[in-house]
Amino acid sequence: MLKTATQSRESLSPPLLLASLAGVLQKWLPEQRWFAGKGLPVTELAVVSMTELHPGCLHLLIRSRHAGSRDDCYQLLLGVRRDLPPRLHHAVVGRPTEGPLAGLTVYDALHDPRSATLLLERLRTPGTAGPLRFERDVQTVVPPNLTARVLDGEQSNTSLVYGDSFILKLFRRIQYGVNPDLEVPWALAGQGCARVPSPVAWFWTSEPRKTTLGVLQPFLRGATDGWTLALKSLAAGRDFTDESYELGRATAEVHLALARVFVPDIPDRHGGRHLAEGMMSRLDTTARQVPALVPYVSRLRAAYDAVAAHGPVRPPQRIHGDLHLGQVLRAGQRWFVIDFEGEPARPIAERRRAQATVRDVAGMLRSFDYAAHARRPWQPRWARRCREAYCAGYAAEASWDPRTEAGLLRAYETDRAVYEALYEARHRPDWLPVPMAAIARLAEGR
Ligand SMILES: Nc1ncnc2c1ncn2[C@@H]1O[C@H](COP(=O)(O)OP(=O)(O)O)[C@@H](O)[C@H]1O
Ligand SMILES: O=P(O)(O)O[C@H]1O[C@H](CO)[C@@H](O[C@H]2O[C@H](CO)[C@@H](O)[C@H](O)[C@H]2O)[C@H](O)[C@H]1O
Repeated sequence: MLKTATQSRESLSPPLLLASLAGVLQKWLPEQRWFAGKGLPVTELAVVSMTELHPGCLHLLIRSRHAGSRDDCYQLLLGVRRDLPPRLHHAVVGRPTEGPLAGLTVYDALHDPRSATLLLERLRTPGTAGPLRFERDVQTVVPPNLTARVLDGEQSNTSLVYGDSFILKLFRRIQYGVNPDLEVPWALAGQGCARVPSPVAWFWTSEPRKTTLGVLQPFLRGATDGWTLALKSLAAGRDFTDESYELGRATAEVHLALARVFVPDIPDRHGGRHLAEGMMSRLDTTARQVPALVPYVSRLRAAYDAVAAHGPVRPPQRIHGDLHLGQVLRAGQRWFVIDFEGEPARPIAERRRAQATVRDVAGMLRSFDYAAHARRPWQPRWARRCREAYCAGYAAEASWDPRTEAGLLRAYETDRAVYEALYEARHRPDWLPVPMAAIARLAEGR
């Protein structure tokens, strides 16, 4: 245990801890799915906060600097043991050779059922641990001792499922502030919006300022995400238009509820110009980081010129911000919308801003295109049919059709594809050809 290993808990100061951990984290962090600097070596590490959650289990916020001077903050729950049982071997972070942890094994404690259970206990019992604050919705009963498992699969964060009843998402790359993935579902729950699972407990840190770290919500048992369903439909040569239509309706329903909870902005006369400037600057910045974009930049800009000239028609409001097929779950015949975090690469303040609802629509349209390009042979016709059905479903619920804002929709689709190119370059370089196929199509004005 940490205490015995280091003689006294007081002796484990951040510099001493780093003396042990820097080497192992420099190797381990870049291998993680949620690490945002793929291909860039970690050049510097600093401890932002360190809390012993229970003996042998440290909660850490670590600032990591990559070559090229990107700074990111990551949340880690690290266990330290002398001997690790074989069932935890897959969770090894490393074996420090220096400092107070030399000779011990450091592992990702989220994979340790004991640490996961103790974390749930913290969430069940509001209170503090150092700078960490645990809170919950008093209306919901969370039973003790639920068996925990780490969710496997593609994720930007790490989620633990407790007894198939609750799911806890721990944000990995931390941006300071209140995370919209707590704020929005909580507000929607207050509105009685049944499309979104509502938070039952959450925790945050007060250091260096109030920042959401994790959210517990009901687990939709037996639900399948839209991405899996879409790929199945494609593999079986099956139509996906009924599901797409219903998904359009669900999206519109969430947008209408969001407009009731968060008062929409008054449209700004210069909104179109500001929007286009933002998109152009994102394109330029991204092209510097993803060289494959460079040949398309001048042609893509044409999509943004149209927005600058006409601007958004409808008042901007709070939206989902990163809507795609992986963010929707189908349980029975019903769609649910999850993960209101927004695009993780954007600053939190920007993600919480009112925006055009068309942006979410564009995200989902891109996702149908993604699914159709996930495997060879590509199936653009399948995507076109889903896209039409989705917009028709949206129009049926919202009483306006996103296709009537074709210029704005196209600009947002382009902006989304640019974002995706950056996301894939950073996190899943093998996937880069998928957004690049859309970039090539959009640059040709198709
Ligand atoms: N309430 C829920 N019920 C069932 N499964 C869920 C729930 N919330 C999330 N999931 C599962 O967890 C996965 C990741 O969740 P998500 O919030 O998108 O995390 P991330 O932001 O890390 O990608 C989803 O694709 C889904 O399979
Ligand atoms: O992890 P999040 O769900 O918050 O979102 C990020 O990761 C997504 C990939 O897991 C990424 O989505 C892209 O790939 C999806 C298929 O895996 C596809 O459905 C989306 O349309 C496409 O954008 C998303 O962009 C990123 O923010």
